[in-house]
Amino acid sequence: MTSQDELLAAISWAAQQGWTPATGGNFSARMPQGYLVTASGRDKTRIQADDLLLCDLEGQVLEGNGKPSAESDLHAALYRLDPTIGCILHTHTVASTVLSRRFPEGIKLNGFEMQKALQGNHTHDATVHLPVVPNSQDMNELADHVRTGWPMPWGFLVAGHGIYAVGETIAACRRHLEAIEFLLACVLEESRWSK
Ligand SMILES: CSC[C@@H](O)[C@@H](O)C(=O)COP(=O)(O)O
Ligand SMILES: [Zn+2]
Repeated sequence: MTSQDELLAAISWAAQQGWTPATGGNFSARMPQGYLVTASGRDKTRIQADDLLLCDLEGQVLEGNGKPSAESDLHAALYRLDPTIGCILHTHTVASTVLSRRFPEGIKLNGFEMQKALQGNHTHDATVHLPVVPNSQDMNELADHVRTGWPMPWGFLVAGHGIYAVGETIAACRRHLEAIEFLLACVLEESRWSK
């Protein structure tokens, strides 16, 4: 499978989970020339090859039609920041939106077996910190927030916005995204216990 096909499959999968409401979310994979990224405003449940644009690492479009994602410059900044990142998957989910507003200082996870799906974790018996950065419509400002907290090997949440999962490969990034979403759903569910 080509990287383009693997990225399209990852986008369709995320959309099928209901994680890209109202055209929310953007997705990219590193390529030899830069990165392949979703065009802005596309319905991710109907994503096709011509919804992807090839950009260089400065975010300039090399190939494709339409406007790159409004957050394409954040993807570019991440690929420049960390050469080990091969894929970035960004979704808008209820759990990530709500919990990143509730815990702007970050979310602590402890005791979940699923923590082991996050690169570098080998036990449930450890505390994992999921960073939250403040939201901004200015991608330079958002990238500055991210640089301040780096390294964040599985990604981060943007407050009131969603998840940015990263990974060395598209498969690792998918695993990180699914694990983060699962863990956040657990934290949200547990928050009902004390009511
Ligand atoms: C539909 S609101 C979401 C957008 O503001 C943005 O955060 C987003 O994720 C999608 O923007 P896009 O330009 O389509 O990549
Ligand atoms: Zn978004």
